Amino acid sequence: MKLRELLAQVDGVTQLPANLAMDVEIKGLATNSHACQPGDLFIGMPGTRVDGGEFWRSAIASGAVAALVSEQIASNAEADACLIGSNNMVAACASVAAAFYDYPTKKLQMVGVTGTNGKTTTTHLIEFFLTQAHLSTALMGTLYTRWAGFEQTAAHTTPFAIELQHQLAEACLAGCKIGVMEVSSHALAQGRVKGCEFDVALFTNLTQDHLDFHKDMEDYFGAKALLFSPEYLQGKAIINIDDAYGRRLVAQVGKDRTWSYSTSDRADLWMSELKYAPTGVSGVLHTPQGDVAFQSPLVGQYNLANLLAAVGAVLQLGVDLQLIADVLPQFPGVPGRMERVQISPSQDISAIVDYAHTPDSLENLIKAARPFISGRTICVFGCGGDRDRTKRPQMGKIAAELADVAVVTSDNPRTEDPDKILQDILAGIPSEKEVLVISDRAAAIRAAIIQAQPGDGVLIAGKGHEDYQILGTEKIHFDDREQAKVALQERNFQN
Ligand SMILES: CC(=O)N[C@H]1[C@@H](OP(=O)(O)OP(=O)(O)OC[C@H]2O[C@@H](n3ccc(=O)[nH]c3=O)[C@H](O)[C@@H]2O)O[C@H](CO)[C@@H](O)[C@@H]1O[C@H](C)C(=O)N[C@@H](C)C(=O)N[C@H](CCC(=O)O)C(=O)O
Ligand SMILES: Nc1ncnc2c1ncn2[C@@H]1O[C@H](COP(=O)(O)OP(=O)(O)OP(=O)(O)O)[C@@H](O)[C@H]1O
Ligand SMILES: N[C@H](CCC[C@H](N)C(=O)O)C(=O)O
Ligand SMILES: [Mg+2]
Repeated sequence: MKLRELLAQVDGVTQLPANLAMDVEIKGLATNSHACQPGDLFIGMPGTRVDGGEFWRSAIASGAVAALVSEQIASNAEADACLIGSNNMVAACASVAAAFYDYPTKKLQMVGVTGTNGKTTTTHLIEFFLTQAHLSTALMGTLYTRWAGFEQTAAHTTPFAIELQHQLAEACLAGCKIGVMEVSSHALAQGRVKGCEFDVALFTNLTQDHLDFHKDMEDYFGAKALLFSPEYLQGKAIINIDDAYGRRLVAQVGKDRTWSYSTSDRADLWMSELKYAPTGVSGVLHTPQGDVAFQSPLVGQYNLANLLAAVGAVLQLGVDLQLIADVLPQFPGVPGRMERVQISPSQDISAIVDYAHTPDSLENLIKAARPFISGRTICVFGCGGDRDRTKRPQMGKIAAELADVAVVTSDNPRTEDPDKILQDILAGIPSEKEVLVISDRAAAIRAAIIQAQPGDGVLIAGKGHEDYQILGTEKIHFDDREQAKVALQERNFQN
């Protein structure tokens, strides 16, 4: 695409040097100066540490034909530099990305899922139902971007604008008809999804997390609510009204544009005749398109909410209700979400790896698992470094109160002192409660499993699918499931 054609579609360009070769062909887009290829347009994004625009010289040296940078950087540079200035880099970057990749979200039917917990689980359920209904679907979220024949591990829950539009365009080329994506509050606040149109937007819940990034809960809610504004949502909202923020959102969006769901009351989507078993939940699903008996392999009250949300989304996209009920028993689950680690059929303790890393999800996990554990519930958990510190004592309190044995350990300490994080967690635990504190995560998992008695359940929370641990700025290989297996083998050997 020629630079002239591209810029004609871009918002927020305020400075264009007279000498710029407008007929030059733009071959690609890059926001990282180091990743620039010959023929690229470099987009220098202001970040929290640096203004990426500062790196325009290195981008041009790598072959970029021009650079889109903040007005300030453009006006301070030499007059003959090929710098395009913008007074709104977020809008400019997003509109360049959408235009360059020819507006993929206009070609796909798009579902956006936001909320503190349940996004990954709900998007996987939606992907499963759509695929079973033979609707080719692209999934984007915390774990990966994938569609039939393609899978790439994700660096962020929601990619930045260029990667996002690029991947959606590739999904279109691969024949996908529907895009299902997790939309994080960071992405909404940073405008990563600007230029995307959603046919269905879904709100799971809002509880404490990310108060390192968002000023307060109101600010966090405001970011999530953006997805439901006319800028993004063209179709229906699907909203959890068991959540107080969800009820506020319905009032903002309007009842006529919303399908509500609830696991505790009547709503547009709700359930009755629920029967809980260790293998899942059965009952009757009530929807605006009729009622159907269901059998879900997912345990935990919160997974009923995720199921209602997913059913609402796929009904909106035309999937048949009976088909949903027919295929649901085969849902394979989500990696690292209530994932059982079993090394032999005769294993006499249960070991479960889960991604609970917020106060609400930790509480949900322990409450959901407890009825199926005949012995003690042993919970191994920690809190990530360089992230919301205020959730640490809350998670400590929850684990100490709800588990029989709490083992406090490290999650991803990142650049923080791991012992300082443990102290923050312990600050929430009443002094009379006894907890085990083992900073080394492998040793903590081992200790929990070795001390478990027949019938006990070991819940290993916080890292789920992650196959790494971030220590300082280094990422090492680490997988809770592998560590649990090693410890289970050692326990077998000892017994
Ligand atoms: C808070 C946040 O989102 N930060 C993101 C942001 O970092 P930053 O603002 O510090 O960037 P920076 O280092 O100042 O660089 C600014 C720009 O200069 C460019 N640059 C920089 C150096 C250079 O030599 N050349 C160059 O071009 C960079 O590519 C960047 O575009 O831009 C970086 C590059 O684009 C991101 O990798 C980084 O994500 C960090 C790693 C992160 O951890 N983000 C998390 C919190 C996040 O986004 N999480 C949500 C999920 C949350 C949930 O669970 O709900 C997500 O969607 O994943
Ligand atoms: N609807 C829900 N309500 C509350 N807790 C939930 C819900 N669904 C899942 N959880 C808990 O939260 C954890 C994370 O779930 P999931 O990965 O689906 O959420 P997410 O919103 O994608 O999280 P993230 O923002 O970190 O990617 C699960 O492992 C489980 O313990
Ligand atoms: N999406 C979450 C992931 C947290 C996972 C946990 N293991 C941690 O490192 O804190 C975040 O960026 O806060
Ligand atoms: Mg997720």
